[in-house]
Amino acid sequence: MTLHNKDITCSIKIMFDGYTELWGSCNGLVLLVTDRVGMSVFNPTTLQRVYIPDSPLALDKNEFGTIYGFGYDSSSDDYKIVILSSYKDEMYEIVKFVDVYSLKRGVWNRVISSPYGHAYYDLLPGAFVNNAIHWLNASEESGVAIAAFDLANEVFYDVCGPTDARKEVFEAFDLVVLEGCLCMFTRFRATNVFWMLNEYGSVESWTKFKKTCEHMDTDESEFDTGGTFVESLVSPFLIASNDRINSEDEWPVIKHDDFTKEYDIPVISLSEILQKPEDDEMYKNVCRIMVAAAHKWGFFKLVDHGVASEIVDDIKICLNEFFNLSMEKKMNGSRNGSLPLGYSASNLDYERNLPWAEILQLLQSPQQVVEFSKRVYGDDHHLSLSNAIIKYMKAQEELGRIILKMLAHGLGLTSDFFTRNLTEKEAVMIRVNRYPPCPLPEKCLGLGSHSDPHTLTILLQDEIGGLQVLKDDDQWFGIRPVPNSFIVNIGDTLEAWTNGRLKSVVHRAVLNKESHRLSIAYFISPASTTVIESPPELVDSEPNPRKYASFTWGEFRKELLMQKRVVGKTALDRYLMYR
Ligand SMILES: O=C(O)CCC(=O)C(=O)O
Ligand SMILES: [Fe+2]
Repeated sequence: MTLHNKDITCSIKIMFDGYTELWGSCNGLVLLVTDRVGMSVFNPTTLQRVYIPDSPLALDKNEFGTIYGFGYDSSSDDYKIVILSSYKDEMYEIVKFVDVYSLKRGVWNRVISSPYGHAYYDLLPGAFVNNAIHWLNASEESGVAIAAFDLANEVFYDVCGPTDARKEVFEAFDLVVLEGCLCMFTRFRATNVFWMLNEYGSVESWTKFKKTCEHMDTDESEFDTGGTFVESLVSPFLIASNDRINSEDEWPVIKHDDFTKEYDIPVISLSEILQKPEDDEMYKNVCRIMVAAAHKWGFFKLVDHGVASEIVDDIKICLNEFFNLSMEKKMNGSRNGSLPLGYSASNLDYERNLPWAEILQLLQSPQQVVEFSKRVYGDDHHLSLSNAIIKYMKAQEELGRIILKMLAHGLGLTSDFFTRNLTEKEAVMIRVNRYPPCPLPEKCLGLGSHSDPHTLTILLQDEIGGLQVLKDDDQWFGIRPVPNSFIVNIGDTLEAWTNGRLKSVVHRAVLNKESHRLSIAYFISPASTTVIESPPELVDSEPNPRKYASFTWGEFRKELLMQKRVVGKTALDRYLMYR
């Protein structure tokens, strides 16, 4: 079967119903999932297609970490679809379950859940060989590289990986089938690295080989979505190369360093008011200006903010040092049982999945910061990074309180209206985004269009530029970097809390070809039990009726954690009372 044949290519294209993804292949059949008609098994040779009813049990692939697998069970002469659903609960623990569809019987069944830490960052379809579907196991503790699901007995079992590759398996590899053998594959620049299990069941038969591919170097042809999709029908791992391109309506028209002359967000200086009492006229005036900026733009730049430049310089230096470490060292700081957040990246070469960024997330917990830093640098050398982060978070916490008090004051509320709820340190977190240079910045995004769900964000961006904000829901504009400033933006929770007086505005991070860009977002949230309900001062029956039903920050966060990617400001819309 050649899928490069023009006629077949055409027919296949005609058969696609909207955005189509390939989620498994076996015996020349492919499992397709399209946004319009859902799941189907497709025979590219005969162009026949069988539609599969949605599982009543599995979680939606667009919102959750859901992995698919497709295979043939020779013992019952039946094709089966396996869906691994998962979500993170409030404690960031992964909850998962497994559902199996029998094409012969036309039914979905839930089976015993998987004991493995599946590589959810990857979300590649399982690899079918030897009557079983295989996925990479991402939990380092077990030492088992591959989780296999036996289609006959519908149970999981271990497949040991190559002993000498064990350290690299996590995150760096994809699992594919090559010449009928299970194969771990990764690409480092133009070199493809393969580990092939020549004899199923024999650990010794893992064999490593490399292949350098001219055409796979990072040139633009690799990003051409037209052809690669059809190619991906025969080589499942190629489909991932399309994932890093955002859909066309998201492509950034404005470059990272394009800043309009006409407008930018307001700049607010705290120089005159940091030591002033609340009844001082100057203080009151700046509070009003801040509320007006947060109302109109949802964003402002803060200068003369009182945070020592050494603290800011120090964290930038330490974080850049961290991101410049080898991937192996950085991965020592990735999520595990005692570190619920930590470092994550798409893969070794940053080439596979969106977002086009390396991300470090840490809660405002000195113990966790130290744990992370020790795992990366060891017990004796962790102090410069951990101290820099702890000091920065402390300074941001103080600044956050100042801003939230000013906003409360400017809104006519008691000045501790928001800050009295900041009692849970671990509700607050830092997210460091390091965007590598991207060969195709006009089609990819560092961070897609989103609003911040928290109460308030204090963002530090370096001098490169790339933060863009959506004005009046339809016009993007770039935020010009200003030395020694922070960008402050209102989160969804604060918009609801203030009955829409302060706006949470959609923004995104665009990429560039030349430079790495660093941004550090400090997200402030109240205790999880805090009820987000606008106070009577901000609600009138006319003209400002209550806009949002009340919710707790804990509830809102839980919903967010269950969604894979929230585009725009959809999360808050759920609580809108009048649409
Ligand atoms: O990198 C940026 O400028 C934006 C970061 C951001 O919006 C976020 O982390 O939520
Ligand atoms: Fe953001």
